[in-house]
Amino acid sequence: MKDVYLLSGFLGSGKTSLLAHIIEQFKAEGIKPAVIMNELGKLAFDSRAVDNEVPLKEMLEGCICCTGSEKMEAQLQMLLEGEDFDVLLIETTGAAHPVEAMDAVLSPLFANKLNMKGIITVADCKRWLDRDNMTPQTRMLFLEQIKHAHLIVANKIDLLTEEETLTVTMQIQALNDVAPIIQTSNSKLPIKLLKNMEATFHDKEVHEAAIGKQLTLSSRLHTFQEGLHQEEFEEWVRSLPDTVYRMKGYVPLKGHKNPFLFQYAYGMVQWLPEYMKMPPQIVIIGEQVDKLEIIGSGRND
Ligand SMILES: Nc1nc2c(ncn2[C@@H]2O[C@H](COP(=O)(O)OP(=O)(O)OP(=O)(O)O)[C@@H](O)[C@H]2O)c(=O)[nH]1
Repeated sequence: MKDVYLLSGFLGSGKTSLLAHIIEQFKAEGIKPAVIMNELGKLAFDSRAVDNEVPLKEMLEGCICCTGSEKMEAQLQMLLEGEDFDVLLIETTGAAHPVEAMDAVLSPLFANKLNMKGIITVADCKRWLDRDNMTPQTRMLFLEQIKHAHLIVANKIDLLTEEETLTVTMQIQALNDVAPIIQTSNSKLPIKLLKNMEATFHDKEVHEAAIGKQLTLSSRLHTFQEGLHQEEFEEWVRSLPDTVYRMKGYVPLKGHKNPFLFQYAYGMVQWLPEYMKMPPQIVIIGEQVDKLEIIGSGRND
C-alpha cells in the first residue's frame, strides 16, 4: 500500500512551498515520493518545485473536482504501473473543494493499492484575517478547506503579530477542533506529523478505529460477501445520514453475474452494468463513516 496525501489550500497560501519541503524530507529519509499536480490553466508553473528524480504527473486542464475522476484514475494508473515510489503527494488547485478532491482520488480500482492518509490544508493566516472581504463563495471554500482537513498548516505567521497569530489559531481551531494546527512560515512542516494521519478505514479496522478516534472527513472501504437486492440496497442508501457525501464502487446484485458500477452523490444514485467481474467493493466518503452499519454485513463491519 502506498500512502497518499492531498494538499489543499487557497491560491498562494503556500501549497507548493509545502510540497517542496515535504519532498525534501521524505528523500532525506530514503522514502521515494511521487507527485500529481493539478494546476488551473495550461502552464505547469509550479512543477519547477519538483526535481527531475521525482515522478510527476500534471493535470493542467481544469480542477480535479470538475474534470471528474477518470483523468485522475488515468494518472494514478500510469504512476502505479510505470513508476517506483513509496508515497504520493497530490497538490490540488486552490479552487478545489476537499470532498470533491478526495472523491476524485479514491477510486475503488486502487482501493487495495493506495491508502488515503488525509488532507493537509495550508491556511494563509494573513488572508484569514481579511476573510470578511472575500466574496461569499470564496469565503465558503476557504472555510470548507479548513473544516475538512486532517492536518492544518497555519502558514505565513511571519506576516502576523504574536497576538494575531494567537487569534487566528483559536479561530481556526473553533472551525475544526479535530485536526492538529501547526503554525509555520514558508510551510516548514516536519513530516513526522504526516505519519499519524489516517483517513481510511478498511473493514477489519472499523471497530478499533471507532474507539476514541474522531475524524472529520474519512473514507471506508467495504467488501460485500454476497449478492444484494437492488431495492433493499437503495433503501439502505436513503436511510444514510447526510454526512455520507459520496459512495462508489461495485455492488453485487442478486440475479446478475457481475457486480454493477454504483455511484452516489448529492442524494442521487446511479447504476451501470459492468462487463467485467470487478471486486465487490465500495468506497464511502463522509464523516463518521466508521460507525455506519452496512447492508448485507449483518454486523457493523
Ligand atoms: N511571507 C511569506 N510568504 C510565503 C510564505 N509561504 C509562502 N509564501 C510565498 O507566497 C507565495 C505563494 O506560495 P506557494 O507555495 O507558491 O503557494 P501555492 O499555494 O502553491 O500557490 P498557488 O500554486 O498559486 O495556488 C510565494 O511567493 C511564496 O514565496 C510564508 O510563510 N510567508
